[in-house]
Amino acid sequence: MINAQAAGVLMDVEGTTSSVKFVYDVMFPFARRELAAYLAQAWGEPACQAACEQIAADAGHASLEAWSSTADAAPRDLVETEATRLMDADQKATGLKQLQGLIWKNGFDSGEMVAHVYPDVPPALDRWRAAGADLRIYSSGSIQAQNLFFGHTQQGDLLPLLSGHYDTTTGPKREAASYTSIAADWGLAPASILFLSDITAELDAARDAGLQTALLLRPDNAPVEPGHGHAEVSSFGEIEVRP
Ligand SMILES: CSCCC(=O)C(=O)COP(=O)(O)O
Ligand SMILES: [Mg+2]
Repeated sequence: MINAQAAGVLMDVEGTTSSVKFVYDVMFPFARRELAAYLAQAWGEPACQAACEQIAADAGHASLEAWSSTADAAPRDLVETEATRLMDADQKATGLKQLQGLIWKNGFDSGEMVAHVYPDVPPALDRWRAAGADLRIYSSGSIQAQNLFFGHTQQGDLLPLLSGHYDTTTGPKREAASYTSIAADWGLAPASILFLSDITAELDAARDAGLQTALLLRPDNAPVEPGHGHAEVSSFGEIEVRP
């Protein structure tokens, strides 16, 4: 049991609020299946273009057009090939995550995808909010994807319980500076934020920035090396928060 004195709770998604299996067995295959059709249908739309430019930037190119001239290949083909390569390598790159978020919109809007959230999560969020804590998400999934995800869960729309979202546009999840930036944006002292994640490297970075931390041991999570020094829980039901 953890009794945390925290004004804010910052939560990872995959492996923390939600099952790794849902992300890997449902969301990622959906994005892979719909990639080519989405690019064909949405090419030229500002959100699609912005994600594609970010994919070009992540790959070290000044722009998609510059990449296309150097590679002597059509921009859409380059994006499709690079996004597929990043998905194969399970890279949580910002541009790929933005593109996946756009592709997932149809899946959540149509009801084909309904996000998994562990049953202990909604009551804990209610409890922590009732105690006066502010609750936010920090995921590699884009902010747009987070809004789709928590707006369409098996337990209904959980967005009213959340007051903010951060993604890798704030910085990588394994760098302390990202948590410093989040605390500054939030207007809270780092020590008054409790960060929950399934990845010890993320928790290490948050601890280096001065946040409180706890490791989630969910059934589908990868095994964790001992000696990390973070508090461990298997459910949000084991966490009490008071500001
Ligand atoms: C939040 S929706 C999609 C999840 C996702 O794409 C992902 O990479 C999850 O990463 P996390 O940082 O939440 O472990
Ligand atoms: Mg995670």
